[in-house]
Amino acid sequence: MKHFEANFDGLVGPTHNYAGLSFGNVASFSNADAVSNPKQAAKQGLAKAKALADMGLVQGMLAPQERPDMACLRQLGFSGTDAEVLSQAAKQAPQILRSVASASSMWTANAATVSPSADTSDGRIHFTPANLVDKLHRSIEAPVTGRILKATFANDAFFAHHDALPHHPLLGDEGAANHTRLCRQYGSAGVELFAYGQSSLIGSPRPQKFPARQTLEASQAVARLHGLDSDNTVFMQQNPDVIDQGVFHNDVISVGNRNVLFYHEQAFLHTEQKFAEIRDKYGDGELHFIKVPTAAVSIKDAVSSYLFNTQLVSFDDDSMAIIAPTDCQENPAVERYLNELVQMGTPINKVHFFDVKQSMQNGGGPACLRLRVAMNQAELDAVNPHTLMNDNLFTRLNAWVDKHYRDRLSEADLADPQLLIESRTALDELTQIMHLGSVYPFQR
Ligand SMILES: NCCC[C@H](NC(=O)CCC(=O)O)C(=O)O
Repeated sequence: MKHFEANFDGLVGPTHNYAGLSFGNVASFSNADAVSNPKQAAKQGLAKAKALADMGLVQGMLAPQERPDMACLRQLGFSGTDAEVLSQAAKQAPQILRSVASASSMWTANAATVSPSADTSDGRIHFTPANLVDKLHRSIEAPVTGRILKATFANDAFFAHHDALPHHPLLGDEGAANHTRLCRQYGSAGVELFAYGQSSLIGSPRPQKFPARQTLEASQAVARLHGLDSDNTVFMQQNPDVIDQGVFHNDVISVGNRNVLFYHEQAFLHTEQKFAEIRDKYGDGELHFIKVPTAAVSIKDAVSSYLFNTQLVSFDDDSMAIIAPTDCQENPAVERYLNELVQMGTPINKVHFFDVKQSMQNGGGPACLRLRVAMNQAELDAVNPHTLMNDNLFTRLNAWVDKHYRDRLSEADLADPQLLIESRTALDELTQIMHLGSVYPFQR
């Protein structure tokens, strides 16, 4: 049976804005208070997803969340009509309002960790939504993320859905952004690589300035839940020094696909020892560790261009392409490196650039915008077909964005009760387009 990797991109929500919510994420902090363009953001994301579908790759979309999260504001003691709740929050707790209004669920690399059926003990694809406890605005995503995943992968025979891990800093989990999988073919058992930022329990080194969002204990729990074999699982610590330079997720410093791990020289701790473990667990077959030296690309350039927050995608002839943000073209060192990379004789022989600047300004590149699900044809046939990208869905979603989205959003707009009404109207229609059922709190 045919196997492939499907990418499920997050549809950017109607409240996409720049609120400076992510301490440790350089782009989020430096663009705080900039004016956003939700319409353009959603269209940039759709254009990338459609381009990948047009390359022959399997591409789906995941619906955004209901924002502002009114249920959360009410849970925090704001009361009255929706308009009153919003205006009280804007006056008394503007930082909380910014948090509950974020469209951050667009970065579906943080939606969940996914293990394909070839790796799991029960032969199903396993999903664990990330608890994202390190940031308030993200910690409220998990329950609705779980519902959206269940409505998208709605078949118990093929898909197993777990709850997010307990919301405690010891179990901080940021999902697939700290997880990659190396394999010969998508359908054969692979080595699942979990990159963590810290472990309080074993007392690992930790960053001094910025938070390490993913813990070893969370990664171990996800591996257990998914029924992964320890012979096919490697836990590796990310270098805390690079977290302090703005590498808040591992997918800002490395990306893996099939038999390739593309990484920065400074990405990990104990690199040689861990790579030996990966080689050993991988077994026979060629494995490419493509190291980018600091002399070629500094951490600063990697963080500002998102060279590693790229998608590495495979085609039927086993060649690979890099899906990169246009920001990589604008950085001379990175552009030079990419020109050399495609000539190096590794499986990567092409680069495609996409303008996802609306997302980049909040620290999300092409790889943040997608959740990877390796699957076979029978599993794909069990996916909700209305979430899969094709000409029809692309046209419908673009028309839907044109109808409902604003092209300008600043902090003052977040308390506008009309924005809430517009968002709910849009999402209500979206659940019909994508056949999701009542996934949103306002629909229940
Ligand atoms: N994988 C990329 C995630 C980017 C995301 N940015 C944000 O949430 C920024 C939101 C703001 O600042 O408005 C984060 O840091 O988790």
